[in-house]
Amino acid sequence: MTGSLNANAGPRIRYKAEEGAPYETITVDKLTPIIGAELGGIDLSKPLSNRQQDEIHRALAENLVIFFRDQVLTPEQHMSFGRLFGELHVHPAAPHEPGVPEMMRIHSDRNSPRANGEGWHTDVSCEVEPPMGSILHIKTCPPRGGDTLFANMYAAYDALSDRMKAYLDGMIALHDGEPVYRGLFKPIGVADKAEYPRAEHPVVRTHPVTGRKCLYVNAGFTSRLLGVPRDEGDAILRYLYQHMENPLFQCRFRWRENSIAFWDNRCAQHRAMWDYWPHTRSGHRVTVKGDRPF
Ligand SMILES: O=C(O)CCC(=O)C(=O)O
Ligand SMILES: [Fe+2]
Repeated sequence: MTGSLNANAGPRIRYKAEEGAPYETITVDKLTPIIGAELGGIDLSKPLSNRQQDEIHRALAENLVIFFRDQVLTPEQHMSFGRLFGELHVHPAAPHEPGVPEMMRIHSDRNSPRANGEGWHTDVSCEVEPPMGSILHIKTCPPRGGDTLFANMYAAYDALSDRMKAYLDGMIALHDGEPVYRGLFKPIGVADKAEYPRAEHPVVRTHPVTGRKCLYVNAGFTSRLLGVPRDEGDAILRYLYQHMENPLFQCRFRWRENSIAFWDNRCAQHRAMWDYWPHTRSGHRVTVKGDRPF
């Protein structure tokens, strides 16, 4: 190895991939100082060296969401990439490719009543063990629009007052899939299930890899705070949602065809822009299982 990845070292890092292998160049271009980085020099359709895998893990931990351009992947290659990070998750409600439940479909066109993920959320936080991350591959892009916003929940937590941090310490929130998913995919022919997941999670969680604390409530799934009066909990949640929407915590990604975004669902929220009607935007998401938040 001739260099290592350093947050402040600038975008170009060169290292020897593995003993006996030729030198490879991976580039890491940060979108903002605190969230988002585009990785270059990696072809995800090929088997990745151990070194490349390490750099991807490190870049994800450091930047919360990483992006790849010009990736042409088969469903099998997309899923193999996901499996490098853990077992694959099957979405409890969303449509998937026929016979391949791990390949979730993301699609909006002129006939769509809505797009996926239009409000701020973390994916499926209503599950007891929400996904660690999601890998979205967009294959068809509108000429303009359809960006995705990502927000850093470590930064949102760090920016709270010490009094608010003390108040939230040990607080538990209910996350409920029922009001989100019931009827949501009916217009595109997906039948409702008898019930949807629901779980209780700490309002502030500790990231299992970085050990850092982050804010873990989201407007999509968090329905209330437990152990405090309803009106008080609702007011606190409203404050936290407003607080986390500060653009200082965010990056905004502009897609091109065959771009990939891989976000860490434990410490980042995201929101998709539905601003491109009547154009089409579509792709697939592979999601990696996660652990119970603590
Ligand atoms: O389409 C997007 O950019 C994101 C949609 C979404 O929320 C997701 O795939 O989890
Ligand atoms: Fe999402």
